[in-house]
Amino acid sequence: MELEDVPGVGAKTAERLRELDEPVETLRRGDVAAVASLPGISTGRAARIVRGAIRARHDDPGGFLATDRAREVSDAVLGLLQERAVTTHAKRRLATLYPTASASRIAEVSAFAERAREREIDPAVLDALADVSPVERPGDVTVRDRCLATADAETYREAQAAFPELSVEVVEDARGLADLARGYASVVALDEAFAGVAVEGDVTVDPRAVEHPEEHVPERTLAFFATNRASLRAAAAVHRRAGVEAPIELDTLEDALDDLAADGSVAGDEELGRLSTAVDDLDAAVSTAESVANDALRGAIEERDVTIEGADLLSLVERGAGVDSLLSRELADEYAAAIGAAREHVADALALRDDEIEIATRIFGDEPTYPVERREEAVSRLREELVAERDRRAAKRKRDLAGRLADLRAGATDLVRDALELDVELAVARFCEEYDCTAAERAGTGFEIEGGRSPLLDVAFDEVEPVDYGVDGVALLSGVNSGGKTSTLDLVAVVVVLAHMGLPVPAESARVPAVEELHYHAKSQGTLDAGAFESTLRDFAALAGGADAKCVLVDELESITEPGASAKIVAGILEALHGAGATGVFVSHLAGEIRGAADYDVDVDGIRAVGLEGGELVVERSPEKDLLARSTPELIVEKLAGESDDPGFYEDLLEKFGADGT
Ligand SMILES: Nc1ncnc2c1ncn2[C@@H]1O[C@H](COP(=O)(O)OP(=O)(O)OP(=O)(O)O)[C@@H](O)[C@H]1O
Repeated sequence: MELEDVPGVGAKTAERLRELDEPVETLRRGDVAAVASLPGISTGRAARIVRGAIRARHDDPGGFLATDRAREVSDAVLGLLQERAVTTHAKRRLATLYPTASASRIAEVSAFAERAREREIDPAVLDALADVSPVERPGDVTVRDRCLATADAETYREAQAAFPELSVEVVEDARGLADLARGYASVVALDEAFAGVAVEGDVTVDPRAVEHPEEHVPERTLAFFATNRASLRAAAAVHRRAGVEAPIELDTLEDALDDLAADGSVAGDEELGRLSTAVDDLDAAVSTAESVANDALRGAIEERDVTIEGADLLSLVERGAGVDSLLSRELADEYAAAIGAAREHVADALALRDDEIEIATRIFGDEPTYPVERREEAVSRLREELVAERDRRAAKRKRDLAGRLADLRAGATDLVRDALELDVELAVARFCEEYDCTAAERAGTGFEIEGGRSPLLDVAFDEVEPVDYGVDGVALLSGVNSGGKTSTLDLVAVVVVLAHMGLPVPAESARVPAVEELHYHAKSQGTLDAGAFESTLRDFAALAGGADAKCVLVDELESITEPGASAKIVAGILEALHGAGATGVFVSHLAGEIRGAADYDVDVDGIRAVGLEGGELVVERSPEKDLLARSTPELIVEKLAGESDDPGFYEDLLEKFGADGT
């Protein structure tokens, strides 16, 4: 399939889609989230594009939902499915389910739904899913202490493309390489010609570096895992909890993730932690050590009476010598103790190793001075040593960890994808369980629903009374006000929509016709003006004339114009649909008149009121075949006739109801 073959995808959108790693595969998978991640493509548009791709794959012309109300019902059903998904990704994926006439698409979704229904619904899995989100690309990584070097222009271009994280330098010869090695902690030479060239510094030669860039940029692998750490952990938890097979060894992944900090550095390495802290705390530790020594020395001097011989005093004054010599003579021991304490402080505070202590010792000299001062060059030397050791260790640990993680990358992506897919399946499983669904049969004309319960009703689902209803061809449905006629149409629409999505339906059993279009006309809000009336008539003319198999549900069409005219118009529409072999239900309060005006024997079904209880109608929700149900006014007149001491007036009225059959 070419991207441009997808309905709604023009050259510009196709170009956008090509920014995805595998655009065609992404569309095939129905990955709305991936499509929506592209700049300028909204979630709604992404869902339409993916649906378009599905349609292209199934050669499906679309257009199943032929009216606003049909679309509303479909959206409402989808909303109920989406409510049961935990992740945004799954909600978006569910938006690719749509009713269709394509048998192959319906079969595809049915197979998926069957698998989904086998999933066990475990709240702990749903909890774990909350932290799973699609794998993201890490932000741009820049590595400054490493560079690549080549003398060749072509290699230079290749390396720039393969290593966006590193700078690539052009060098003429070994001298150029040596210059680079002074400026960077490590240099990778890309030309065979540099093999064997002796250059000081961390220089390696790897002419095949572009073939395995991750080895030279472990940061790339680490950034991927650091960015997706939370989601990967959650996806692993989902797999564990759900007991589903994972595409990678979960322990291995989790152990490796334990060693990775959120910023992509290596975590949990004590030695690296020690070195990093030592570098950070070096200045502070040396300052404190100075204070330690000076405080000790000041104390010692203050406590001491110094006797000085005249000759010495003269020598001091004449030579302008400092008191240092006096210090060394009089307080040599105290000085040694103070310096010892300072050195010990540095070693302890920074947790230095023996070889580092050796360098640290030189920070404070043995020659007595007061006040005691650090030797800056010794401090710098120690800092360089610690920084070099820290960087060496970090680089090695990074390489090791990246090596462990690199092999897990493809599996990790699949792990997250599988967890998200499980969310889609669990949403379908929950929908089916919570609405007691069964697979519907699509065959014949007319429909047969047993124990159907509409999830769109305004009452709690467990209070919905199951409805049995079936029609052959096109029937009229009569019934008292608020008897449940509209709700019955909704139920039929829900069942037809779900069955054509390929999903189970909320009924004990159901057969619906395989149709190409669902036309559901909601009750109009009152008499239409001439223009609107004309266009409604045109719609029905087109509907009655088309050759496609249809399901037509119409709620009280009579209210569009005067009752007398309405009955004739509806009768005419019924005749045309009957002739076209359509399946349909027309709810009407004028069922008697319509039947009278039609030129064939129209089936009239009725929702029967079994009585009035405390002013409330008690109805039998399942329509009865071949019943012209009595209207609410008739029921009230009948009730009054029964209750009145002088029922004459009411009985006359009742006779009139009987006379015109309504
Ligand atoms: N199967 C059912 N189970 C429980 N309650 C129902 C059922 N069907 C309908 N109802 C309740 O009855 C109310 C009225 O239903 P509905 O609007 O379908 O009646 P109607 O016959 O179309 O009314 P009208 O003639 O006024 O258009 C619903 O809002 C709902 O509360």
